[in-house]
This record gives sequence, C-alpha cells and structure tokens, in this order.
Amino acid sequence: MSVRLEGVGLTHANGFVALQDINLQIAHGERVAIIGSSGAGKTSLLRLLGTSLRPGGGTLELLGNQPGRLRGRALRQLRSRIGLIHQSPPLPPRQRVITAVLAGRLGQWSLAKALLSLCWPLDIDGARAALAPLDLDEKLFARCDQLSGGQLQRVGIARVLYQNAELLLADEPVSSMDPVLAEHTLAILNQLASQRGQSLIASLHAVDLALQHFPRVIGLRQGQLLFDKPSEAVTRDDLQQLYANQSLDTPEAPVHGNSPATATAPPRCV
Ligand SMILES: Nc1ncnc2c1ncn2[C@@H]1O[C@H](COP(=O)(O)OP(=O)(O)OP(=O)(O)O)[C@@H](O)[C@H]1O
Repeated sequence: MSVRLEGVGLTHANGFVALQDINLQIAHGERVAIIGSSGAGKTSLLRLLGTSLRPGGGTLELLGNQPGRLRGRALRQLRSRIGLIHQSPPLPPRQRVITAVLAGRLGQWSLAKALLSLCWPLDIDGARAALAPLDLDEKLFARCDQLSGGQLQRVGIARVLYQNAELLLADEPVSSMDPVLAEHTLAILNQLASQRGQSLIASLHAVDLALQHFPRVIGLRQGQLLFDKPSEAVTRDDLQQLYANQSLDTPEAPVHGNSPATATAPPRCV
C-alpha cells in the first residue's frame, strides 16, 4: 500500500477538528482526486500524508512506514520518497528555475552535492527534461520572480517530476492556470505518474477535471469521507450532497462549535 489510514483524526493546534475517523487505502500506482468544498479538510489531509502534520489518533502508514515512529534520517528518507506539489510553490523569488527544479532531489543527494547544486546546477539536461513536457523548458534559466502564477505551479510540478518520488501529493496543482492549460497539465501529470507507476493524490476544486483525469474520487465533507468510489460511479446526488452548503442554506450562520461535526447549521424552522 502507498497510503493506509485507519481511524485517523486531526486536530489543529488551536483545537479545530479538521479530520475525523478517516479510513482509506491507496495502492501503489493509484491516482486519486480529493474533492470537497472550501474548508472540508483537503489540504489538512494532504499535509498529514506529507508528514508536515501528525494525526491526533488512529494509524497512518505511508509507503510501508508509520511516520510517527520515525525520527531523523529515517524520517528524511521517507520524505524524500514523497513529492509535494503546492498550490503556491514556496520558491525563493530570486532563484533560477533550473535550481528550483534540481532542488527536487536535494533530499536524495549528499550534503556536498546538494550544496554544490544550489551554487552550480549539476544536471541541466535532467531539469530541462522535467520542464519539457510542461512546455516550460525555455524558462530554464529564468528567475522565479519573472514567472506567472501558472508558470510557477508548473515549475513546482517539474520539481516533483525530477524528484521522481513514489507518492505524489498535489494540493490544487492547476488552480492558477487557464482552463486549457489546467487540462493539459493535469493530463501530463497523470500520464507521467501512470507511466512511472507513481501514486498520485490531488485535491481539486474543478470537479470536471477530477472526474475526467482520475480513476478514483474521494469526496470530503466537514472533515469526513462522504464517498470514495470510481470516478464513473460518482453521481449528481453525490456531488449535490458534497457541496450542499449548510451555512449558506440557512438564514443564520452557526455561532457555536468549531469542529466540522459540530459546526453544522441549526435545523431550519419551516
Ligand atoms: N493551521 C490551522 N490551524 C487551525 N485551523 C486550521 C489550520 N489549517 C486549516 N484549518 C481549518 O481546518 C479546516 C480545513 O482546512 P483545509 O485547509 O484542510 O480545507 P480545504 O478543504 O483544503 O479548503 P480549501 O479548498 O479552501 O483550500 C478549515 O476550517 C480551516 O479553517
């Protein structure tokens, strides 16, 4: 299994319960989209899988390891096998695109090689090859602050493709792209992940893209799994239930309770 969660919950530092009783298994090489309304917990789930957050309860297994039991080098090794694609890639503005892409392998290189690569790009051909399918190879030596938001997102994707991780986690990876580019980029990402046997888990607001590109779709609502099924089995009712916005439907917004389970609107008087 690439990912296994059993009864996993997540409470943020301020006490907000973002995820509850998540049970999920994702096999090696599977491609899964996570959909759900704003605040449903998609990013929180991806951050758990990326090991930047720890579950408050339950069992989390990633690539055969329980990250909570790992420390130091072992944890770094596990992280080097996981590729993170951010909605806004955290790239230093003055950094060259080539350096940003090559940084994908910093976790796999020796300290000396990593430091050298930051000063002097070591694998120009490799970086170009990662950018080429995303039609960005002509920006190889551009500075990151000279790129548009959509181009930066593609640099973030190229960096993870160069990393060649076993598990790819993408949080709204095409949100800054126009519809045609978003479609093209998601197609390339899915095609490459599929060819390389990598698992790909992506959160998306664009339901049509999720259904079109991913064989399996998970619906997350208020921190809980509402459905988990093949994309062709997702129904209009599933989506209506997923996106039914109780706080918008009700005349008065809820004022008490800060967990997804308790932050439901009061019953309506008819
Ligand atoms: N660091 C944090 N501390 C406290 N609460 C948080 C934190 N991060 C997220 N939350 C809360 O957890 C809930 C889930 O947030 P999350 O970012 O996972 O949702 P999301 O589904 O990714 O939303 P969006 O689609 O808007 O990005 C939200 O109510 C959010 O306010």
